[in-house]
Amino acid sequence: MSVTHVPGFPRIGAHRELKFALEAHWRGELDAAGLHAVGRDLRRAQWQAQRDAGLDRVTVGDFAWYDHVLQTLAWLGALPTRFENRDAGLAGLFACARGSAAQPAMELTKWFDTNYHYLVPELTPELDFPGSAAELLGWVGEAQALGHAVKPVLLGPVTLLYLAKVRRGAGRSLDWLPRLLPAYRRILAALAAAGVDWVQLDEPALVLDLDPEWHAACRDVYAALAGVGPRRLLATYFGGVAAQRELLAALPVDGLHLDLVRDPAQLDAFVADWPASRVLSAGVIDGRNVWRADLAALLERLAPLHARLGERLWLSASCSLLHVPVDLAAETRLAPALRDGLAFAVQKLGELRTLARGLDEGASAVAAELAAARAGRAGLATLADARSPAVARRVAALDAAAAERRAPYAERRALQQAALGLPPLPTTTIGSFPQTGALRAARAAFKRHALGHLDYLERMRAEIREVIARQEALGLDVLVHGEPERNDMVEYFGEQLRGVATTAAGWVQSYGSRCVKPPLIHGDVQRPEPITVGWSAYAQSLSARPVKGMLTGPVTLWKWSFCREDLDAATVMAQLALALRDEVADLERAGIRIVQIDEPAFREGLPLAAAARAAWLDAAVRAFRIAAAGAAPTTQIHTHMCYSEFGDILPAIAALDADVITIETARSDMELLDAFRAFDYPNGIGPGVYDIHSPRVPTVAAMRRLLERAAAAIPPERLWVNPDCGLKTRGWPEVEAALANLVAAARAVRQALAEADTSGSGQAASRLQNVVIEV
Ligand SMILES: Nc1nc2c(c(=O)[nH]1)N[C@@H](CNc1ccc(C(=O)N[C@@H](CCC(=O)N[C@@H](CCC(=O)N[C@@H](CCC(=O)O)C(=O)O)C(=O)O)C(=O)O)cc1)CN2
Ligand code: MET
Ligand SMILES: [Zn+2]
Repeated sequence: MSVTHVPGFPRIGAHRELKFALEAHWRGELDAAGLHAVGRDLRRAQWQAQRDAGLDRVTVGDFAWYDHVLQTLAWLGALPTRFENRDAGLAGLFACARGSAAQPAMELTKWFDTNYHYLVPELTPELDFPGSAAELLGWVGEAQALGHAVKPVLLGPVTLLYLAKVRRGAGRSLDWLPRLLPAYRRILAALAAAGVDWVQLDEPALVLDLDPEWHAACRDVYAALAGVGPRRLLATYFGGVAAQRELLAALPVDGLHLDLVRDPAQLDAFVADWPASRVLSAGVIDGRNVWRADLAALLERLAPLHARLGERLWLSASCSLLHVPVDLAAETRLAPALRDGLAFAVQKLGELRTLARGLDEGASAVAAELAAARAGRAGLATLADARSPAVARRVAALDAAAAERRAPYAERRALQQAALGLPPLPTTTIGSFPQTGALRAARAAFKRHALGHLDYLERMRAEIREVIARQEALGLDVLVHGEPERNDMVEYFGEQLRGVATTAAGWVQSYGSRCVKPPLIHGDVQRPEPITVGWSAYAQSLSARPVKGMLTGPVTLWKWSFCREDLDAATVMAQLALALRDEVADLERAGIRIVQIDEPAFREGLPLAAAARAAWLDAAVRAFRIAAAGAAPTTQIHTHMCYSEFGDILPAIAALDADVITIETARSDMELLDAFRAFDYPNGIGPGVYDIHSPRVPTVAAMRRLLERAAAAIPPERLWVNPDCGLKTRGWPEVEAALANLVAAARAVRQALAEADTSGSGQAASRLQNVVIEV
């Protein structure tokens, strides 16, 4: 009998129950007891789904109130010490996640190469780890009381420290290891005492190209955890660990989980001399994508392994199912041939069960399921738009010139300057303005046909009028239409492109209570008609100032969607790029002089495996350039990237050749700019001076200080002034106050700059520093 399990299951709920409960709790409308009750019901439902599907073990500990890294810290007693009420249960947890009156929130950043964000552990000198995971033990008890065979999961100590940042004082995060290990030992012992026989320890960091000190730490950690607690399944995912075979083989663990979707070939490195005492958990069902698995092919691959390992072969998803939507049952409006080709989390549980039965009872016992899986997959190719010869021809015809602007940056800059007549340090925003409840309600009413098309159009136009008027009153130089019509920057484009489908309820957690519905790229991508031109042209008709057209770039559309697997990423990105290139041309024809092509997922798209990076970067840069390069030299192309950790890919960012890039820098005190300066980044830059992740209104002085730092790193004639990112999650009062301050800060620095210039000597940039510091 093969044991079936999953590394983790979505916790947000099939109907986003956790989201709504959390937000009600934060608004003061649901008390802690009410929230606890919702959590309990969600855990029960997710265990029941695993049990109903026939899995042998249910996973416990993958539930989290906000984030699983934060949850682990709470269990260890290691929430950041700067939060006074960090021990105060849910209140302390949410203070860390969302900020308190006294403290800004913990840093949020991307979980490996996913669109999920975790909270970054903070290591300070006084931090210790007194916790004993009482909450986790409580959940284990809940599951046991329901009669489930449990397998708790904990984020492992190596990955926890690898993701952590040392915040005050010196040292490396590994210095905290001696304090951390006793806590893990305590928790493991308590789990064993509670009757738990297996625990999963997640160590996804092991798939990265780690320095030897981390491998040494891994040896120390697992040696220290040996002999305490339940049997240990070490889980790796998001890549292969064949390069770490020696290390892993020597670790005193009882089982290893491998991601055989990302790296099927790594299996060979492990099976040859797999110790007779150990379990091998084969992650064969894709936890990162939504297509039905080819179960017959998997069975064939697994059969010899099963023959060899018997019940030591466990069957699993490649990684936690956190990254896919919960249940296909809600998708009643998808084309049948598409729906039949899909498997969301619940369906993936069923796939595991089928595999296990196929191995235990023989393929003929599951012949119907295997045939249905094959037919479902084959049906995807029969969908309209699966293949468009016209698109294929157009992609094949792309030559080097298609990715090249008609003039080099220096020439473009002069032409754009003449055409746009912007002041130095122009002010702008990143695109979205607050997505109010009223806007969402209007969209919801439109979708259920309670609001007619023209009424919806007029509602959005009224919002655009309002947004333009407010920006003019604030004195911003380059305006935006505010994106009121977008449910999401990716889903909105997905709704309008052929070859791409969107779901009714395919929600995936992004961070905390926030979710996204990633589109499904199932066919060749085509743009049947202009997507944004109507909104942008309307906005431009209301103002003499330039209004930026606003597009989501090809790399981000690809990365934040679920993508077909029968075409390589480079081709899919090129198809998306061509659709956007046509949109840029239509925007130009409609009188739009600046077009922003957002690429916030550019850094995240970079493969975790170093060996795959260069080819991916080539394809990604090329796609962006194809989207942008049709623009006339007078048209100013902007791009925007948040998530500031891209110092290592600056050559690729420069190669995008955007006229202006806006980046997230406010929270890191402009640190990233040093990398841009060191690299001699050649084009325009707008380093964010307003941290939009916080409801706080930054002062004029604070933003001036950031601008002065920026002006010291970037020649002022290439410097822009803007927030870190879009404003859709903020409220109007704080946005107006913050933008008023932003404009005032820009004007003050401009003036200082002008004075420095007229005073004659020296280069503006270095003069600026001396002057502005005292004004
Ligand atoms: N795809 C994507 N990934 C991204 C980002 C992004 O913007 N898009 N940004 C970063 C993450 N930031 C994010 C910021 C905000 C939200 C967010 O606010 N999500 C909303 C959903 C957005 C959405 O689709 N809104 C729909 C409304 C969907 C909805 O809830 N409808 C209600 C009814 C409408 C109502 O009355 O509220 C329902 O179905 O019950 C709309 O505006 O049309 C949420 O969780 O609440 C998500 C990610 C990184 N990854
Ligand atoms: C996550 S990047 C967001 C860019 C988009 N234009 C916005 O302002 O919302
Ligand atoms: Zn952004």
